[in-house]
Amino acid sequence: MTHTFDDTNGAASPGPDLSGAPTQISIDGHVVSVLATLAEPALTVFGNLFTREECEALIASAQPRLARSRTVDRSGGTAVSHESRTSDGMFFTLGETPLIDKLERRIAGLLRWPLERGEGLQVLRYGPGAEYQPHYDFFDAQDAGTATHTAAGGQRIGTLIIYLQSPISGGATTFPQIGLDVAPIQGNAVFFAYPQATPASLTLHAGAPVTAGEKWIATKWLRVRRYA
Ligand SMILES: O=C(O)CCC(=O)C(=O)O
Ligand SMILES: [Fe+2]
Repeated sequence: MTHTFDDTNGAASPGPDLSGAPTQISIDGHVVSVLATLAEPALTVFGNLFTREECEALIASAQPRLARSRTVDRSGGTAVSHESRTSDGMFFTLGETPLIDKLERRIAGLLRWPLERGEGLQVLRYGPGAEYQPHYDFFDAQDAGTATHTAAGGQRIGTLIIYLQSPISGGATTFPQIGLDVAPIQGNAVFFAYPQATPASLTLHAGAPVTAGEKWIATKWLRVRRYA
């Protein structure tokens, strides 16, 4: 698959090729299931995006680097701790290890979006009671910090959340505007796009509180332009 690395904000938006309603999509020999799709917002639930071994290896390499997650401070653009987000997390750099590189190439192929237009993979752990309250992933044009956050790469345009470990209960990714709950099952993933960075994108979402066990996810945020 070839990608163009132009620096323009074209009409194109990331997403899987769903033409022909495939039940499976093969990326470099790895077979991903298509479990559910939605048109508005453009949303897909995948099965087996990462294998169990890949999930476990990611968790093991992220674990020593976890710190309390922060949210973007709306006024200054700095990252701050906030009670709305009670996970622990860390970022890998793009292509940091051969495994990360392989997974990023798989994601780029699946979502047809150059990996240079993605942020580094973020890994989050939610223990019992931890959650991520409803939010949009794009930066709000009204916020003073947005210029800083979009200086490299422009706006966020899509989010891929991969479940690395299933909690025992709770921890769904919920979409309150559309009444959808995605179960956090290891190896599965949910992707959604928001070509317009407004609430009309219907992409408000949350990580519901984990009620038992630990939920681990990896998040890949896609940008309009080259980010790295
Ligand atoms: O934990 C979840 O299911 C949601 C995570 C999320 O919203 C994010 O990483 O942006
Ligand atoms: Fe989010």
